[in-house]
Amino acid sequence: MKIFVIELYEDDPEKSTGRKMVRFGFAKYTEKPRGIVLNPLSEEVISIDDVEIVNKYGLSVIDSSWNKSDAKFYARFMSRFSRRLPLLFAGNPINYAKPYKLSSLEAVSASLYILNFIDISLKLLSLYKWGKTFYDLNKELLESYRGKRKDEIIEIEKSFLKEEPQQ
Ligand SMILES: C[S@@+](CC[C@H](N)C(=O)[O-])C[C@H]1O[C@@H](n2cnc3c(N)ncnc32)[C@H](O)[C@@H]1O
Repeated sequence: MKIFVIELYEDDPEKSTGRKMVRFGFAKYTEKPRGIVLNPLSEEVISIDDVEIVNKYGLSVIDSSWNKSDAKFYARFMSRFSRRLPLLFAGNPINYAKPYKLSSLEAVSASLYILNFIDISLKLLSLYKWGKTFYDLNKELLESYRGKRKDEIIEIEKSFLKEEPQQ
């Protein structure tokens, strides 16, 4: 599995989950985006339809600081390979329970789960104590997205959003 981290060196290096994935040998740094690129502002959702691209070219995450990542920033990374994640809640203490605002490691782990690479998805989560919190919060969602095609994921997300009280 080729996982790539586009490191922007904006956050405390001790706290960067992207760097930790590299330190533990799960990912490599890349200067340029490779394969499917996780971009929260993409209109297209990640799904099993992307598994061939990920197998062949990999999955990239943009390890920037949320404070500095506005629409203009993400526009720089927009391409036909950009994908957003469907509704999921952060389990990390910084953005705990916030929808869509995941750490780099949570975003990669969730993508791998949706693409049906469960083992590596859970191994990544085990790098942090809050990995289990992320899994417990999202188990039902992740399981319902797993292996599904884009249109199905959109429908599932819509039905979960209807249940969610609006903030
Ligand atoms: C903004 S960075 C923050 C990283 C944080 N400082 C850390 O140490 O994990 C998180 C990255 O994960 C990916 N990501 C997070 N939530 C996402 C979502 N809802 N859809 C797509 N990608 C997402 C994006 O690549 C995003 O740039």
